[in-house]
Amino acid sequence: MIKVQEYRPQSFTDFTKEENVKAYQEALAKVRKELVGKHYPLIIDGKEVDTEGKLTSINPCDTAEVVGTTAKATIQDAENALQGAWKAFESWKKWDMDARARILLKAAAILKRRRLEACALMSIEVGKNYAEADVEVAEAIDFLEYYARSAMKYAGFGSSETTWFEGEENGLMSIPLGVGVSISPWNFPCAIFIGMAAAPIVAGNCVIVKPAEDAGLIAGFMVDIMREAGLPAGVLQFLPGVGKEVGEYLVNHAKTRFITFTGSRAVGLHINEVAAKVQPGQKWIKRVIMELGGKDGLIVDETADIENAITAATQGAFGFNGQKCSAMSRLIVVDSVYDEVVSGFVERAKALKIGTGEENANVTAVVNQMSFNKIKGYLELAPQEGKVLLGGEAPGEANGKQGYYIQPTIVGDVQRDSRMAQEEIFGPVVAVLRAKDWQDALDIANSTEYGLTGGVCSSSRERLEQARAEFEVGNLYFNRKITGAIVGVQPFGGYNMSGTDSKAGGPDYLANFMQLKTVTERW
Ligand SMILES: NC(=O)c1ccc[n+]([C@@H]2O[C@H](COP(=O)([O-])OP(=O)(O)OC[C@H]3O[C@@H](n4cnc5c(N)ncnc54)[C@H](O)[C@@H]3O)[C@@H](O)[C@H]2O)c1
Ligand SMILES: N[C@@H](CCC=O)C(=O)O
Repeated sequence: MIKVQEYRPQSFTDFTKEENVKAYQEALAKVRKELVGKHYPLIIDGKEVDTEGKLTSINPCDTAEVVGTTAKATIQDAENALQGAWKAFESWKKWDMDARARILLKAAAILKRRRLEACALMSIEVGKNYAEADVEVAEAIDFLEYYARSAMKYAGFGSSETTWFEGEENGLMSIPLGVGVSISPWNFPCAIFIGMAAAPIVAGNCVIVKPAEDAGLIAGFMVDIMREAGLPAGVLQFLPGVGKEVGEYLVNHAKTRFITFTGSRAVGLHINEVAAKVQPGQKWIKRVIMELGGKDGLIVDETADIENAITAATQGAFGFNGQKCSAMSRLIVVDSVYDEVVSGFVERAKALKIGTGEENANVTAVVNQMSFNKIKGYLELAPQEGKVLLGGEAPGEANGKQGYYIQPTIVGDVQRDSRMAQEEIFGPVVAVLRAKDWQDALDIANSTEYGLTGGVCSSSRERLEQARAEFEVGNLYFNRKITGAIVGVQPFGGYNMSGTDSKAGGPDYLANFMQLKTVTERW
């Protein structure tokens, strides 16, 4: 057992303090000098492998800027990564849990030292402002620290309770699954990327990590940290590439034991289907862990503290431009306070400043051209489905920089079954729905196929208790924003079409990557 203090989440940086802003700006300058323009190759069996094709990261807030490149894996690279990982598994699975956990703790220590660099790189690569980047790197450190400690409870024989039976020794062993693939999104390219790699690894598996195409640099940065922390060759194979090429190849492969995926519902459901088909030579049912999208709603009733509700709505809707699976994309307000809440929300959102991540703007550019075009489509739909109360334009420019800029947009009186109220937009666009009363508000909240996050602003104990039982979401928040789950504090993951509810950062998350063997010896 490693001697470590009890897990405590990282605290966040206070950017109202001038010295912290200055330190961030120095980190931006350092990253511009040392990391911008860098190329990250594949890492297969501990060796750097370069490819003819490349993936290019573009600064979404200034599309004239190339941030850097990564290699672009071929099918042959994916095959080599898979074969190599199975070889590495033969020794990695025999490592002590403690020894595996030490590597995560060492990686967390390195990341703590390089926290500001990781933040600055994300400001440039995906347009996170200071607080959003800071909270994400804190989450990445937390995942490493938390999973290292969680691993201890699975160490050795008898790691789970069994009942005593006279004349026998009985026990349960937790053993790793084998080799899997971890496919991650661009919106939390540091924390989710590393959490989805570290958890299976500490449990004794080997993993091929396939980062999102738009955020390969921060992924490469994190892989360097894992290598520096002492991860043996082949345990983590770094495979940037195109999802529907190398990702799909690995999902399909007979030798892939598990798939952990975080991303859109459409891609997730497709992967689920492909993974379910048994391939020639396949000896197992692939385990699939899915974290998908949301259409997350916040209810405000007539008993709520209205100012607090407006703060919760503004933070939940526009943090990182609404590009969070947890983002508040539906505000559901009881009729008697509708005008007051909505006018306050519009006023608050009007004050948000648009600009680059590096300038620490409140709202920055959305990630890429595809996302920009998709959101523009919803802006065109908005006047047909409701009243545009704020925004509604996609200027594609801010402070003289060309980028994927969308105005914070609020659309009032949207109907519950309309597209604006049902489809994940993944941008700074909120649908506001008017409810007759509390019960109607709860019915509206539950009227989607998703079930990720949700919230209620109310001072009625009875209603909060009803919501606790009946609001169909994996993460439910009362009288606060519905984003920003903290590792170990709010285990995260959704129901229904939002995923397999595997609860990243929760006490049982590692069990997703293990199988149990019951062993009985008759004396
Ligand atoms: N529930 C959660 O915890 C959570 C967290 C973050 C993001 N998300 C969701 O992720 C989405 C945004 O991320 P995105 O745009 O990167 O999602 P996406 O589905 O487009 O891509 C996710 C990953 O899948 C890969 N991919 C694409 N097609 C593939 C295929 N056919 N086979 C294998 N891999 C493939 C991509 O290359 C990428 O690495 C949103 O829907 C958001 O709600 C969910
Ligand atoms: N875990 C994050 C959301 C991750 C999805 O994008 C939150 O709680 O806001």
